[in-house]
Amino acid sequence: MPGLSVPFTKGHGTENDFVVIEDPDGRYDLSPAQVAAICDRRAGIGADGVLRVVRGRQVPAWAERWQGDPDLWFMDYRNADGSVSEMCGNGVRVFVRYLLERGLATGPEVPVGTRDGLKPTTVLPDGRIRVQMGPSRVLGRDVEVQAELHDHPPMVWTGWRVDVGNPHAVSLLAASEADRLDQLDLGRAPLWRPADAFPAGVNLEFVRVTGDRQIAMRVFERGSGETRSCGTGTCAAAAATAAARNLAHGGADGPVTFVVDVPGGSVEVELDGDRTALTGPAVLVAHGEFVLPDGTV
Ligand SMILES: N[C@@H](CCC[C@H](N)C(=O)O)C(=O)O
Repeated sequence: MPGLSVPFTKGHGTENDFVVIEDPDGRYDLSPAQVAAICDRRAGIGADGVLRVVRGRQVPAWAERWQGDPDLWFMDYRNADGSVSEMCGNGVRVFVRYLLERGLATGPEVPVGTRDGLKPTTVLPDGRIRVQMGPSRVLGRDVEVQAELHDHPPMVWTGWRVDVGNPHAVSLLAASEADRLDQLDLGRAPLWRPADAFPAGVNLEFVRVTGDRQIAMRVFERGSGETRSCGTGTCAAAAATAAARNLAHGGADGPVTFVVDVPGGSVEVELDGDRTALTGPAVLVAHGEFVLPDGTV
């Protein structure tokens, strides 16, 4: 239906930015091309991704799950190129902020359905939102990541594979290469080996240790390119850093919390055995209407 006007909201979490589209009844089955057109920073609204706000009962894969809670909202997340991902940590916080500001949910506890399962969230007294992300599974340190640098030859790191519902490869920079984080040219996609390590693609994080429980991270996201933050990426980065240091967490060891600084701000990641909690800001910055590109339902 060309020419359809669709209300939207623009928001971000540590400058990982999203176009939010409220679609309770599942009217907008956005094609990849439409999502890419919306996210285009010159010809569209511009964003790292789209968050479609749809009732859980409208999502076939959630037919079983919404029954206990007919008000459950599902986050249909898409990357800027229109591809689908299982999970978006910054997106969930923006999604919750949207639900609250529109009166579609009441806090402080707001559960959100995602392709990676139900994510409990809590709005904290200081306004930040804490998301129970589930496990950050460190799968091994067995891939190579090659990235371009400005004014330097490319570098290769051995990467940690981490599953946060979506796939990540984390490169931990040695203290002697700390400067390289700023020198990375993430305008060009990093490469990984073996080529079949991530059949569905991967998000690539580069991490410098800046304190006992503090790290700095840059990211090249699957489907979106370099972004100024990636919530699941910060969880992966914290989990890989803890694994590299043999830092036990969970059970009698208690939780370990990292501050993760990204170009767009800072978040906190708490690792506690199989649980990962991501805490950070989420803001809405604009409301408007766009004309849905051709090819809509
Ligand atoms: N920015 C997100 C992650 C979005 C999905 C990712 N690009 C993927 O394809 O898995 C975050 O905040 O987690």
